[in-house]
Amino acid sequence: MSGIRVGVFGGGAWGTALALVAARAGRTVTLWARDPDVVAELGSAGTNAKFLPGIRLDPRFGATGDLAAAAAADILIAAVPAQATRGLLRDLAAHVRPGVPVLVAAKGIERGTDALMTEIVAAELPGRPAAVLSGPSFADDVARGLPTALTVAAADGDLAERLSAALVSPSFRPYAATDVVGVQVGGALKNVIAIASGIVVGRGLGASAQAALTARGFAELGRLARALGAEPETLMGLSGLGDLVLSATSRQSRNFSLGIGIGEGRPVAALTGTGAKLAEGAFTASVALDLAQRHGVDLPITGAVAAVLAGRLSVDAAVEGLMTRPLRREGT
Ligand SMILES: NC(=O)c1ccc[n+]([C@@H]2O[C@H](COP(=O)([O-])OP(=O)(O)OC[C@H]3O[C@@H](n4cnc5c(N)ncnc54)[C@H](O)[C@@H]3O)[C@@H](O)[C@H]2O)c1
Ligand SMILES: O=P(O)(O)OC[C@H](O)CO
Repeated sequence: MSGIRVGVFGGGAWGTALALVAARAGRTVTLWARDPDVVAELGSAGTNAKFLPGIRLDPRFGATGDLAAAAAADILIAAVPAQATRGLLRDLAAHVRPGVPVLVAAKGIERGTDALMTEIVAAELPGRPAAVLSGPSFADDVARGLPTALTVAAADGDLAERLSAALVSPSFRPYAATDVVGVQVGGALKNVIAIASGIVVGRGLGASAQAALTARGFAELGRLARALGAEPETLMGLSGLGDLVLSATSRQSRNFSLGIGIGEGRPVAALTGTGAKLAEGAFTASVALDLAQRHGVDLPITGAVAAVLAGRLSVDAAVEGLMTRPLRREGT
C-alpha cells in the first residue's frame, strides 16, 4: 500500500491536516491549494501560518497549484468548504481517472440544490466512487498528532475499509461505514446545533440550558437524518453524537464561537462577513430547514438559528419561541 498516491484539494486548515494524515500513513501526498502564497509557504517553510498557525508540518508533503498534478493520484480528498465543493469537482472532472475514489471531507449541504456531498460527486464525477470523512476532529488537533477517531463512509463497504486502511496511523483511527446519508447529515447538522449552543453560552443562559438545547438539537438532527433514509444508530456514532459533543461545547469550534459572538450581541454581518472564519452551520441552517420542510420534519432549533442568522429574529425572541412551543412527549 505504500505506493498509493493521495491528492488532497484545499489549502485551508482541514486540507492541510489531512495531507499530513495521509503522509503519516505512509502515502505519497500532493496537496493542491488555490492560493499561490499557501503553495509557496508549504513548499519552502513547511508551514501554513494562516490556517494552522504554530504548526510545523512533519512529515512534509508536496504542494502545488496545478490541479492536474494533484489529480494524478489513486485517492482524492476534497477538503474545501461545502459550498465550493461542486466547483472544485467540476474543475477536476477532466483530470480524474475513472474508478478513482473521491473522499469528501467538507461538512455541509449545498445551497440551492439541497445536495449532499456524495450526490455532488456522483453528478460531477460519474464513474468515480464517492466517500465521506466525518467525525469529531479539529484540524489543529489532527495536525499536532493528537489522537482522533473518525468515520469513513461509502455506499460500498469495501471501499470504506480500503480508504480507512489507506489513512490509518497511530494517531488517526478511521471507522468504516456504509450509511453515507446518516454520516453526512450528522456532520452537517452538528454545526447548526453548535451555533445554537454557542448562542446560549454567549447569552449567559446557563449550563442547564446548554445541555437541554444540545439534547433537543440531537433529537432534531436524528429526525432529519431518519427522514432522509439514515440508519438511527449512525447518529449515535462519531459523526452524530461524537461530533456534536465536540462542536457544541468547545471554543475551538468555529461554529460554537460564531454562536457565542451572536449571543453576546455582536452583529451577525460582522461575524460572518469577509475575513470571518468559516462556520459551515451558517450555510447549512437554511438548507436543512428547506430539506426538513420538504420532508415534513420539524426542526425548531435549526429554524431559530436560521432566523437569527438572517436577522429575522432576536436571540431573546428565539429563546422565548423555543420555550413556549406546545408541550410534547420526549422522543418525538
Ligand atoms: N478545520 C477543521 O477542524 C475541520 C475539521 C473537519 C471538517 N472540516 C470541514 O472541512 C471543510 C473545509 O474547512 P477548513 O477548516 O479547511 O476551512 P478553512 O477556512 O481553513 O480553509 C478553506 C480553504 O478552502 C479554500 N477555498 C475556498 N473556496 C475555494 C474554492 N472555490 N476553490 C478552491 N479552494 C477554495 C480556501 O482558500 C482555504 O484554503 C469544511 O466543510 C469544514 O466543515 C474542517
Ligand atoms: O471549527 P468547526 O466548528 O468547523 O468544527 C470543526 C470540526 O468539524 C469538528 O469536528
